[in-house]
Amino acid sequence: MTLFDRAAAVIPGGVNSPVRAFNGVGGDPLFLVSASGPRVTDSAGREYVDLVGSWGPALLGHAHPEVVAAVQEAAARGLSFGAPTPGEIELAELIRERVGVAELVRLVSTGTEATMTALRVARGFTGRDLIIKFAGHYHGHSDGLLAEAGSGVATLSLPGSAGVPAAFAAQTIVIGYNDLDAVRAAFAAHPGRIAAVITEAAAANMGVVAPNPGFNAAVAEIAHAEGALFIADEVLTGFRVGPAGWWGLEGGWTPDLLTFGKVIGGGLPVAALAGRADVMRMLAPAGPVYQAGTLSGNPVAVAAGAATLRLADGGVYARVDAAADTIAEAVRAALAAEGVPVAVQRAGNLFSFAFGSPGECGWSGPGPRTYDEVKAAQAWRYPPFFHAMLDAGVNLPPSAFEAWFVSAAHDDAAVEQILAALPAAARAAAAATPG
Ligand SMILES: Cc1ncc(COP(=O)(O)O)c(C=O)c1O
Ligand SMILES: N[C@H](C=O)CCC(=O)O
Repeated sequence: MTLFDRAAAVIPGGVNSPVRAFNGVGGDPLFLVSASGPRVTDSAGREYVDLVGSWGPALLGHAHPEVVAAVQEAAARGLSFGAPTPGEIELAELIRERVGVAELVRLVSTGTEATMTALRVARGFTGRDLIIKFAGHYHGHSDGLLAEAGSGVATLSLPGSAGVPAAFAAQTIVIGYNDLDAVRAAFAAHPGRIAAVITEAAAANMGVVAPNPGFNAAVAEIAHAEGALFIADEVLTGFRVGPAGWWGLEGGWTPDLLTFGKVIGGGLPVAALAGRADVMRMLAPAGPVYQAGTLSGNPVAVAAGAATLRLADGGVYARVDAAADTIAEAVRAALAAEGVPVAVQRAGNLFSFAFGSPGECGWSGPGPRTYDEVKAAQAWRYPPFFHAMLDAGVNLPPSAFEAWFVSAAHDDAAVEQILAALPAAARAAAAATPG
């Protein structure tokens, strides 16, 4: 009996989060037993260069010794107190130091909780019910945010999720990404009823699709003019694409609320809701919007997050950016050498690949700019590409809808191994046929 058979007998679908299954590429998922630096090791003892990075948290690479030491020290002092701790203040201060608009910070355990709470706060603050989200964006799995969501929902080709009451879904207006006219039209159609617009600061759950220049600023301006809040979901981009996330990298817009996760937990479960002090003071016990968590601000988890942020200096971002540039360009060149049309989708050091060309796929830019355009890509070329890379010891995200995550630990040896695997993978992509 394989580990996957054993898992499937006791865990629905054999995984504890759908994106881990290989539904988008075929085959059985790897079962990992350890990870260090840029590499992971599976249950058969085989080592892979890793470009999943725990889906984002592993900015420094896996099991950075100083992060592990911080976790061990914190664990030795106690695993959980259910009371305020100095460590959670430190993490909140580190977040605010880097992202000035994060005037107040509430720590939670998952990105899902952060975005779910952001919507509740926005509704409490504005006294309105409706929310705008963009098709293809993923904000976790709370009821109101699963419609036309990216990530695993996109990989499984689901329009949303069963189990969401129609009345809840009706509170979410889903519109096309990078479409300002659609934002204006939604506000015009529902005057005085929209509490907030939530957007991935740069979309990275339908593959990577950066916002058009000025898009975030214009959405924030429209929302504010209409008395609504602008919520920037930086769970994935925050502290990854730069020291102050996409907000710091792009500049020119002011969110009322931001959500963070992934990197701020350094591999342990920490996420956060942050933003304007007057809006954040809606949260209980300061205000009337209830939110709570037995393990919120867990002392071991915040120690991992604070250690990670302290270590994430300019040198770290320079290394991640350089490795991302090298790998993205090498993939493009390898595919071009085999005559495979591809668009390299970038948002800072995040990247993914959309197979096809504007002519073949009807893209409005050099690559897809909306979820509909993403879905028009030649995604059928990804599974053989993925498996050829895996065979050569490179662990890619098992879905064309996910970003590739590089770390500061991706040294020359790791990058060389990726580059060496590319020619065969490009040949496999070239030989692929639809269906
Ligand atoms: C942009 C974004 N928001 C929210 C989430 C939800 O975070 P979590 O998986 O920690 O619930 C994710 C990833 O899962 C994400 O990428
Ligand atoms: N794309 C997701 C988040 O960014 C991947 C994490 C998950 O849902 O397991």
